[in-house]
Amino acid sequence: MLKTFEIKIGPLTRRLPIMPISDTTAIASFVLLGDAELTDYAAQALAKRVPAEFDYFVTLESKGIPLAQELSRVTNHPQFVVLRKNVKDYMVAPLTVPVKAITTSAPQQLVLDGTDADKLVAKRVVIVDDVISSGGSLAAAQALIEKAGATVVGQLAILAEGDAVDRPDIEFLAELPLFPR
Ligand SMILES: O=P(O)(O)OC[C@H]1O[C@H](OP(=O)(O)OP(=O)(O)O)[C@H](O)[C@@H]1O
Repeated sequence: MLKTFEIKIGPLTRRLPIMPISDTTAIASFVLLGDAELTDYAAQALAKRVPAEFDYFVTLESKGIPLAQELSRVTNHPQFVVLRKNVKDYMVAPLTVPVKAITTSAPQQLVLDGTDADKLVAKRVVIVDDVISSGGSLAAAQALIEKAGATVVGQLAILAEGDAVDRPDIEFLAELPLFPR
């Protein structure tokens, strides 16, 4: 039978399947997509921790997208920016950086459409994602945002996983351990 880990996020409880990701390590798989109740709760809770002044939320494809949308709505920010994992033909002069996340062994890239990069010039940005673990995704997002000429003024996630729980530079709602395999 699949092992699971129960996590409490405010008043909500979720049972996460524990999945191996390497010879030595397993993670509790947290998939925000489709969980409207948790997305709504997390956006309300994180909205209380955003800096007083900023211009845009920036999130990463894919699981951060519903959270950034709801956070933008509750904080009255009509637009946000999504960093993608692939270059699309409709993009204009996309900026790319390599990215390595704990969930994905294959090399990936993070992409900022040049149209969105133009919006970010000299703006204050809050990065939002569902989980921060190794910090690889966050570092790649920071690099793209700085390439665009914006300043990161806040970093939010629902969960901090593993060593990320000790990071003083992120705001999060709950901690997620890593597991031995
Ligand atoms: O701190 P890190 O080790 O970089 O891990 C965190 C990242 O991993 C997950 O995304 P994933 O790469 O699984 O992509 P997905 O949202 O498209 O499924 C999560 O949504 C974060 O973006």
